[in-house]
Amino acid sequence: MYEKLATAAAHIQKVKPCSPKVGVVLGSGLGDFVDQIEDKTIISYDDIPFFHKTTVEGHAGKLILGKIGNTEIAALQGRFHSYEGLEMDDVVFPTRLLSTLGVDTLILTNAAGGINTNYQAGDLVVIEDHINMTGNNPLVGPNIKEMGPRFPDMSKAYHPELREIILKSAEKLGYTMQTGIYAGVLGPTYETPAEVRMLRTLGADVVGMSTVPECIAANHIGMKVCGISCVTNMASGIENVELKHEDIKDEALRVMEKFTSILKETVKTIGA
Ligand SMILES: O=P(O)(O)O[C@@H]1C[C@H](O)[C@@H](CO)O1
Ligand code: HPA
Repeated sequence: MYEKLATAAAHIQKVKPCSPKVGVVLGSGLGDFVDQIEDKTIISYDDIPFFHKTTVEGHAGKLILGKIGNTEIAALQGRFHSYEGLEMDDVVFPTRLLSTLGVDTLILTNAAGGINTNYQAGDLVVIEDHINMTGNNPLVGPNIKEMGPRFPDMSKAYHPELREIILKSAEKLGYTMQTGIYAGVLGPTYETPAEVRMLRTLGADVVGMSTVPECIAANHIGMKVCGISCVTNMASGIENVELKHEDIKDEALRVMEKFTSILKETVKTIGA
């Protein structure tokens, strides 16, 4: 793993010498954020050693290096999910690569279903914590101690100061955000109404099929992590509608202006 990461990072440094401090993972339909990045270098996942192809619509499969204000950033326009049939090591390889490139602060974003009935489609949620419902963990297997500890602490998996920065950025721009708990499931089926009721009972506010593995791998390797969920739909059974990925992508596009402004302000503040 270590050697693979070094090879992939060396390839990227050859294409574009860089030292990004902030990394962003853009979820389903949220990729247009990259339009905000200046001095862009775009590297297709096809050209990065050990990366897979993205197979999910709305995940372009590009690494974008550049700047937001004075902050050097690396943005992953698209991610890998376990349900695509990938091993956990492959799902979190891009996260670990960002760390290898020098990223110390990771912003995870995703499309998610709203479980909390005070939420509505179009809301943006600062992730306070997560519940891992995937039945898996990217750290299963021999621990590479140069990468991180065997038993990482997850008591502040989503960094409290970063959460504050996101909320303050939104406030400064006149937007309100929710704060909530993300339940990460395996997918690819959307949940049944009974599963959504169970997740609510467990304390989840939103549900999605990503983010949890990346958050775990990033905490393990010592990155500070924060996350934003875009409520693209109310979760199964709450409204009498069939869930479709196309509609989820469309809803993500509808909140793009708000999402983009908050994320841009957040990145600038982190880098200041
Ligand atoms: O990568 P994210 O978590 O944003 O994508 C969500 C979860 C599934 O991949 C897909 C379902 O519509 O969107
Ligand atoms: N469930 C799981 N993942 C999702 C959802 C959902 O309702 N919406 C977007 N990603």
